[in-house]
Amino acid sequence: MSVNTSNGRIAVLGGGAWGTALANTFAAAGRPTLLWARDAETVAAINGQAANPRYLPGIALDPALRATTDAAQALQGAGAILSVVPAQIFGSVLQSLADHIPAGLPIVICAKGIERATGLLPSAVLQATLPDNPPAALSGPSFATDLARGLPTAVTVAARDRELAAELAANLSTPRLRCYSADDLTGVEIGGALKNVLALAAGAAAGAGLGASAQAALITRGFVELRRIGAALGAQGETLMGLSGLGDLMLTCGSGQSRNFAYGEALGRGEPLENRPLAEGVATASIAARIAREHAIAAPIITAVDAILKGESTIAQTVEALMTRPLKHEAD
Ligand SMILES: NC(=O)C1=CN([C@@H]2O[C@H](COP(=O)(O)OP(=O)(O)OC[C@H]3O[C@@H](n4cnc5c(N)ncnc54)[C@H](OP(=O)(O)O)[C@@H]3O)[C@@H](O)[C@H]2O)C=CC1
Ligand SMILES: O=C(CO)COP(=O)(O)O
Repeated sequence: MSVNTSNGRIAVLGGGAWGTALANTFAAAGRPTLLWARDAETVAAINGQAANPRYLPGIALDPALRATTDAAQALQGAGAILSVVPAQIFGSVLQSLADHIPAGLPIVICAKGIERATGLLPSAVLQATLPDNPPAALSGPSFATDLARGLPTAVTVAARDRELAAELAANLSTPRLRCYSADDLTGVEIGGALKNVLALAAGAAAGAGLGASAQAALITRGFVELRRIGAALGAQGETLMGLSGLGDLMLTCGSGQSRNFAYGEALGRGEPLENRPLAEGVATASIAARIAREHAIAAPIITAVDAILKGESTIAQTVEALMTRPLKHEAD
């Protein structure tokens, strides 16, 4: 599989925080880049003011970055495609753009989630929709605001074909975005999806004032659950110890800059949860809990996050239940 992102234009699908930050880093590095967003105001602001005030307020973008509402224009002649729309609508966006996507070109999925309705990872959604476009994923500890400000960031770019992964990683790396390559696509996707659920748990603990010790315990034991689910779905343990696993867990479970952590914090404080920024972990929690149940995997923290989000349990009840579970050997 050959791609020509070093020569061809990069098409970035999605004009939110992460799509804009990624497109901006490519444009700033001198790569021809065209961002597709459905929102005309976003496109006008990027082209006219080098800004995306809705999703990256106060951040100056590179004047070389171009955006369009015309998907055909963005995709025609593209050498690389990055999809940066949320996981739950990735399939429907793909379907709507299918006629414009060049056959055979890999699609680098940047969403972090599992499709709630089907339990499919985004790569499987892509394969079901456009079987001729090989899936790849870009994931790791990377706040959009950090990258958009030009701060150094490292991620993993995964594809099942090792050479394709290396080629994509080389072509998407910039002086500000260091891309490692990996062939464990499943592991990279699962790491990114499940850390969001654990960031909700860590945020809820912080919001409820449970203390730093409880937060560290939740993250550590939650990571055990992430690795169990990963193993059941075919992820390699080493991948989950990497950037798109432990690395992203450290970032999002320890910072209010994370929208998932902030959502959990609001939940823990009993604040209203309507009209908040995207928190992918909310949708992923329920499907992750279901996957754990179906595979008979012990995942009490992920299951508890799902139950709290559904209003089936309170944080106080959850703490009581987790603390009084039968004692066990830590490594079992
Ligand atoms: N923000 C971050 O720091 C990072 C985010 N990610 C992941 O990237 C993915 C996207 O996140 P992010 O950019 O932050 O999310 P945002 O909420 O900032 O933006 C979402 C974007 O998706 C667009 N969108 C939503 N529905 C549709 C649709 N049906 N058709 C076309 N476009 C649509 C929105 O358009 P509109 O404005 O018109 O609604 C918006 O441009 C998520 O999976 C997230 O986990 C990964 C790493 C870092
Ligand atoms: O995935 C992210 C950082 O790696 C962004 O996390 P949030 O979606 O929780 O803000």
